[in-house]
Amino acid sequence: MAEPAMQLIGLKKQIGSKLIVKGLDFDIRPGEVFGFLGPNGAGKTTTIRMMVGLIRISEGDVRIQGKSIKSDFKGAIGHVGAIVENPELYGFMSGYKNLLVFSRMIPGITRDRIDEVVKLVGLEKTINQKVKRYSLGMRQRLGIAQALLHRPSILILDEPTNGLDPSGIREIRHYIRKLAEEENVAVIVSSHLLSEMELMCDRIGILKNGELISIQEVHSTDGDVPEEMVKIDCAAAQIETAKQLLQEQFGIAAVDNNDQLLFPISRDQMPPIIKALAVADIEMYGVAVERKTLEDKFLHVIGENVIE
Ligand SMILES: Nc1ncnc2c1ncn2[C@@H]1O[C@H](COP(=O)(O)OP(=O)(O)OP(=O)(O)O)[C@@H](O)[C@H]1O
Repeated sequence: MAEPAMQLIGLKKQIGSKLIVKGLDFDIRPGEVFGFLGPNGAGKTTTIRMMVGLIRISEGDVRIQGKSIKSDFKGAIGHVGAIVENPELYGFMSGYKNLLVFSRMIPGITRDRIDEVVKLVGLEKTINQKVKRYSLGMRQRLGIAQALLHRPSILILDEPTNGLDPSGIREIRHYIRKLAEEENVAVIVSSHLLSEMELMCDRIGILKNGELISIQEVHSTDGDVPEEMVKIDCAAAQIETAKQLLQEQFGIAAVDNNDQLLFPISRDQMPPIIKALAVADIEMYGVAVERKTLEDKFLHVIGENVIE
């Protein structure tokens, strides 16, 4: 197996008396798009800031291509390109001039490399326009081009689609996938939008209260038995009673998602459950057994709706 692009080892962040990131241990693989998903305040940005050395690590380490960000900062950070806050861009200059100015700060960047990154983010046609005339999506892509100039093997983008319209989101997604697939760049993105992560990522790490509670492969090809999910529409007033019945009689921990009970059970286990709910006078408006979506899986892992 190839060396991980990045390793988080017992990574913790304490601010004052508050432990904000509570010990993260996982690897990022080369060439994958890894999504950090979690509700507001889960610790995504704090973790990302530690990954790029913007804030001090309280305990643990981040290794980038095997190099510790703590003991070999220069060696480690040289492999990383990142946009953590808004990309630094000059509106009065063209996109090209912005890249040129930025490239002068990095030894060994040629004009050929600038042309390459422009192509990588699909800005060939607009690179000579002034940045103040760029859409937000174009600015974001120019920021990515800038972050790629020194050929990093890891690109870190905090909420890359924040504020973009649907077509801007689609474009960023396209270029992020392209970078991972064609350039073997590991891309780490954060978001609180599951639907978007599902389309963009290979794996998603769910963060809640500073802890990694699960890592999910988005398009897992293993397991030929489809995982099924039962959805029962119930009268709102009876949801709690129904949940209790499922727990007591069948040992099922159902999740309440807007008056819909969700639980992972296969079709053939359903008849006694429906019968028990009917006998208990639970009013059911619909019962469906569906293949689990990623959203269903997350609802179960995280125990609350992560979508806003
Ligand atoms: N400098 C700080 N001082 C005190 N608390 C902080 C500081 N920075 C972050 N926090 C707290 O740490 C927690 C995690 O914040 P963080 O910004 O990492 O979350 P997030 O998952 O990125 O959320 P969001 O989606 O809102 O950006 C929050 O409760 C936040 O209030």
